[in-house]
Amino acid sequence: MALKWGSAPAATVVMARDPRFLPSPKGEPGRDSGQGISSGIVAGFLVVLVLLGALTVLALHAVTEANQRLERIAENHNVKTELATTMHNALRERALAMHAMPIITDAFEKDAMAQYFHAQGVVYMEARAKLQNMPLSQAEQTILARIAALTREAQPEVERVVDMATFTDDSDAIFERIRSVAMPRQRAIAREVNQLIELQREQTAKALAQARSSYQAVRTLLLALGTAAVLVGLTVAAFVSRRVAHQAGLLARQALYDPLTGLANRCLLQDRLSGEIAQAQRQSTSFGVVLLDLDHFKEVNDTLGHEVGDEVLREVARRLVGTVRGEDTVSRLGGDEYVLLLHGLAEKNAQVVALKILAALDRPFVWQGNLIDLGASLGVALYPAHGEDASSLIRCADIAMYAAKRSGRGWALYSTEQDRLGRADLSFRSELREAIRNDELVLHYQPKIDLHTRRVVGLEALVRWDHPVKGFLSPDRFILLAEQAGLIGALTEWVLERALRDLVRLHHDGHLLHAAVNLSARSLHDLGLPASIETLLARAGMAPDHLMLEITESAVMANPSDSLAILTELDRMGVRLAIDDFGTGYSSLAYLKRLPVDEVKIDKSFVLDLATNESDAVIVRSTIDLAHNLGLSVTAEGVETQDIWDTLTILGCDCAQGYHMARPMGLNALRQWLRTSPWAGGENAASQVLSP
Ligand SMILES: Nc1nc2c(ncn2[C@@H]2O[C@@H]3COP(=O)(O)O[C@H]4[C@@H](O)[C@H](n5cnc6c(=O)[nH]c(N)nc65)O[C@@H]4COP(=O)(O)O[C@H]3[C@H]2O)c(=O)[nH]1
Repeated sequence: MALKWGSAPAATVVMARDPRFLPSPKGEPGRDSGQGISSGIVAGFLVVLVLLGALTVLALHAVTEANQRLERIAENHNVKTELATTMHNALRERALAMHAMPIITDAFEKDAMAQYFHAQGVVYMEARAKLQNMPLSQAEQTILARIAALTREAQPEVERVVDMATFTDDSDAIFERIRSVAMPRQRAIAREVNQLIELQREQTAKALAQARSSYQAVRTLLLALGTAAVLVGLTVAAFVSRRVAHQAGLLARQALYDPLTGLANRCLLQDRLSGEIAQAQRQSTSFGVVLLDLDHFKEVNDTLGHEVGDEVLREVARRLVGTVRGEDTVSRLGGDEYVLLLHGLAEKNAQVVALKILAALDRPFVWQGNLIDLGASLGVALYPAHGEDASSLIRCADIAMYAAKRSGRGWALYSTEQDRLGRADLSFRSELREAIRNDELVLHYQPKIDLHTRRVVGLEALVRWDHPVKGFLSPDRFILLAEQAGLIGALTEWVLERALRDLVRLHHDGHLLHAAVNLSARSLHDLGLPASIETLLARAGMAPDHLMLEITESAVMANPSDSLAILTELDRMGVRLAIDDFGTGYSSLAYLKRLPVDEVKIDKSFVLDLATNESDAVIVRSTIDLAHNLGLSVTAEGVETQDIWDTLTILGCDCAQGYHMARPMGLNALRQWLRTSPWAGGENAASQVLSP
């Protein structure tokens, strides 16, 4: 399968439009905006603090000033009013004394009244003098000047009346004088004094009005500043709350969406799954859960790097979103595992949808001009038939997915039979993983004999599993499982490492043989394989031409471009290559010409009946001829009898492997065999090799 970068613009649009698929912002959204928020808050509150500080200072200043002014005004006007009142009272007392004197007959009382009259004059003069010494307004000065003038005018008249009252008894004349001369003058002075008092009252009222208006101004200023502070505070609060809401949105997105693909993550999937279950339960409908896993993603990641791997995951996400309906949910659980919730899916539609999804992922996928070979397997579980809660549905979809992988069909609908097989598979898989780690695997070696010299020239390493319960297991029982479980890389590495170690030992024993190791189809996806083999060879100190790698033609055909690249690199390193099981596949012979192989191994199915089956003989003969024409050597597998040996010799085959010469055996048995077998030039050589 090949995917083209950016080849699904429609899907991209869907993801960008649908908030379910909006990708999260890259990087660390929390830190920068967090700093921005803090500085925004600090700056905002500093402004508010400065405003409030200025407000307080201004208010205090204004209030103090207004108070002082009021105090001054009140003090001045109180004193002036008091002095004017004193003057007014003194005038009144003098007038009363003036009126009393003519009617007092007792000389002593008259004299006392005259003294009282004069004393009130002193009081009046003193009050007037004090007033004149005070800071005076123009109006006050004018009034006081008028009072002084009137006083000067009235004084002699009043004095005369008092003298008349003191020295004569003509009260009528005295009263007449008082009424006509003295009192009008006294009243004129009193009017002026009253005017002075009235002026004080007016000035106090004016000062109060002024104070009131300056209070008003201060209040307006305070109100303006207060409003400004509140506005700044509100702006800061709005800014902060917007940023906090934005931040909360980001956190919610991180919590619910996969940052790489923008798809729903496990958490949101769980939520949607619960929602789907509730809805389907209410409406008595069904829906589907699809678990999808990319088949060769690990190889893409390992060989092309994580950036390419990430791009593949994003492209897969876009395609899935573009394939399913708007009401469906597409999520990524992590790695290359996707889960889709298909709203309202019924069993009869499962196949159509599964094939549609597989078809979407089957479109060409190109990276920098290279085809990337991916495959997907998906399992479908249905609500309520296969499970009524989220975890059962996911588990069933998972089991179905493994069944799909096993069957190679690409998709499977859950069944209880899969469950049983799946469980067994699951434990077998983890046992195999442990077996590789704990050296429970064993290598057997089958000698390869040169048909011309009749001597062993090489060995084929064949792996077995010494299972603690099931006993010795042949590779047919676990190689496919290792491939499906992603363990084939580890297994191949173990076999290569062990085979090279054993070969070093055999070389030390003097047997300069080559060892052949089988590579699985999956290994031909691993572009890093040549480098690992180079490392293993260097570690073992083994020349590359002592290692032969056997690959099947179907493995090569499954991924021609990567296989060719890997084989070319191995050939450049000097490692020998053989096409195994030749004849069983459907590769064109012309294609064989392009591969840098050294040898063809004819499958035993053509060899076992070679001596008796004419058509097998024709196939073997043509294969030998063709291989020789291409400059390749030929090994026949499954040589069980002397007749087959003889026929192969006649047909010009180069090497043979089979039970007739030796069965696969463990290292110790092999060393013994190499010491004793005639095929190895051992002790029994003469008798056995010559015998027909
Ligand atoms: N009937 C008959 N059979 C004969 C005769 N001579 C050899 N054989 C069997 O033929 C198989 C030859 O290996 P293969 O074609 O590479 O086929 C191998 C190979 O494809 C795979 N295999 C074995 N070891 C490994 C390994 O380390 N890695 C990988 N990827 N595959 C392996 O498992 C397959 C089976 O291996 P084995 O069970 O060991 O089976 C071996 C061997 O025991 C004979 O005269 N008659």
